[in-house]
Amino acid sequence: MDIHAEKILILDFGSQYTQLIARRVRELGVYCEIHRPDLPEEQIRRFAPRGIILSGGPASVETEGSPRCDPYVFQAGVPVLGICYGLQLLAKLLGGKVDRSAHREYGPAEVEVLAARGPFTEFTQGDRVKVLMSHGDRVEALPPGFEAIGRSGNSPFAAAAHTSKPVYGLQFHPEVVHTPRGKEMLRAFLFGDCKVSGSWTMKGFIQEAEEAIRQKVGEHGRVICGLSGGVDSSVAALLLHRALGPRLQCIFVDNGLLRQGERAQVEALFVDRFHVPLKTVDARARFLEKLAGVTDPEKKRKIIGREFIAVFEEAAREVHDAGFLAQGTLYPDVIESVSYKGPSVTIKSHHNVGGLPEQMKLKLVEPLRELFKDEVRVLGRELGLPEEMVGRQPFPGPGLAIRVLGEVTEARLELVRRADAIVQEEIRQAGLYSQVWQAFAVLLPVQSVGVMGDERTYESTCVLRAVTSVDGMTAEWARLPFEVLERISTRITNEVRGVNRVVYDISSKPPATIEWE
Ligand SMILES: Nc1ncnc2c1ncn2[C@@H]1O[C@H](COP(=O)(O)OP(=O)(O)OP(=O)(O)O)[C@@H](O)[C@H]1O
Ligand SMILES: O=c1[nH]c(=O)c2[nH+]cn([C@@H]3O[C@H](COP(=O)(O)O)[C@@H](O)[C@H]3O)c2[nH]1
Ligand SMILES: NC(=O)CC[C@H](N)C(=O)O
Ligand SMILES: [Mg+2]
Repeated sequence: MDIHAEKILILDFGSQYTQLIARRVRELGVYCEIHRPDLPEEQIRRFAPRGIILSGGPASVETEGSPRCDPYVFQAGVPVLGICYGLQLLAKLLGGKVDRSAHREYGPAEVEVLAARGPFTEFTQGDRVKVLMSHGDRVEALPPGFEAIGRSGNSPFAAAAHTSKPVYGLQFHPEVVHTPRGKEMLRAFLFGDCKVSGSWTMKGFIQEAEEAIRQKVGEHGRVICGLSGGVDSSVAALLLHRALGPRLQCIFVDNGLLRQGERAQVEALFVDRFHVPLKTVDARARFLEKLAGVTDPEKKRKIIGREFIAVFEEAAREVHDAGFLAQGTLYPDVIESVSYKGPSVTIKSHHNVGGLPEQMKLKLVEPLRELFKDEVRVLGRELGLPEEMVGRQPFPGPGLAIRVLGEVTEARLELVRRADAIVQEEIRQAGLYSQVWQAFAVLLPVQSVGVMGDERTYESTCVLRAVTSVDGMTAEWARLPFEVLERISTRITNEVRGVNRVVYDISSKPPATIEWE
């Protein structure tokens, strides 16, 4: 069966929550994609959606130039659900009235169900439902043929439905957890109106993806894949290996910026256990040489990015006839390029091995480009990737170089590597590993005075950084138990010669970032 047969189209008007809509839909077992708000009729036809969801957005439908959808959305004959801006747009385009009112609502609200149909099918008339509101504009009059099916103190049309067609609008956000029964509303829309079966699963995905990889690569094509031991590239490698066997060549770059035992772990798992063809390139010396004397964070990142590319190019040349490069690109990366987003500034140059394809004239294979991180984890489990790999905390491409502030030398890398190993061990020991987003050590270019065994010391300072986060975009410093902090501090000062002081970073993001560089 073609599991892509039942697709939901999400048009993104720029809401912070658009990705959440997609995740909720996927969680319900339905495949969906996010596209730009003004996707033209022809492309909508080609997509052949079973239903269309219009997201929220920061603009006001009353403002000149605010985003619109193709009118075909309402003529396609498929169910439509407008959320917030989506509802306002629907009202405006179909002949209702929207006002930039004094009725702003931001935060929790209660909606009374007036009619238990459409998204409220699983509710009862008179139910009072907790929802999250976040709007400044308000629908003042519904278009002809529509009626209110829910109201709140502030919005007489908090939920609206056409009287005979499956077209709905919600002023609140069903996709966020602050609308606890929001999933039931989306479920009713998807299964009741769009009549999907909910058969999008990772088992089905594996078969389809294997087939797609083989088609793309052809009968004899060969693929190289940068394997970092992180979740994304590990899962991509296993999937490619299933599809291609020995026609896949993985390349693991030991850049000298890895954590303790990382190289051995990756080799043991992929070579010994999964029998994946893997070539480890020992590039430690050349990375360190290029980094010598460099202290500026952005310079470090750029140097490392360039060196990765150089190493890769050389390795690729050695792989006879490799015509394809595999990357662990995920759906959030893809969305970045299709969404309706304003300009943003560069805080740090995040790098992976992007930029490679053009320069190497390799064609790209990106088997995970439709998946979210949590789906990649499910897929990893399905492919037999052990739990300790599936649940791994993210580790940045530039590695320990951006956790050694100041100059990166072999000696200083070794200090942070040993401190980091202690952090990893103690965080796991305390059962906290999966509760924190990341926990790691940072070495400062700061020395301070201490006393050890009655002797004066003048040694380095180590920072313990631990944060909780949902997606890495914002983060809070983790409230680690004092006993854990104490054990980590004692062990680092005792076991890592050269460190006499450990401090705990209590900054959130923003205003700080997770990494120190
Ligand atoms: N040491 C390395 N050797 C080879 N390729 C690497 C290395 N480090 C990074 N890469 C490549 O860069 C890509 C991006 O790295 P990134 O850290 O974003 O993803 P990941 O390591 O696969 O997963 P995670 O985000 O869970 O760490 C990887 O998918 C991999 O292809
Ligand atoms: O693959 C990566 N390449 C990079 O260059 C990079 N820089 C930061 N990170 C990770 O991204 C998340 C957010 O980090 P910051 O708050 O420090 O920007 C955190 O999870 C960081 O570990 C990187 N990941
Ligand atoms: N969250 C939204 O979609 C908000 C829609 C619109 N910008 C408003 O303020 O009413
Ligand atoms: Mg990584």
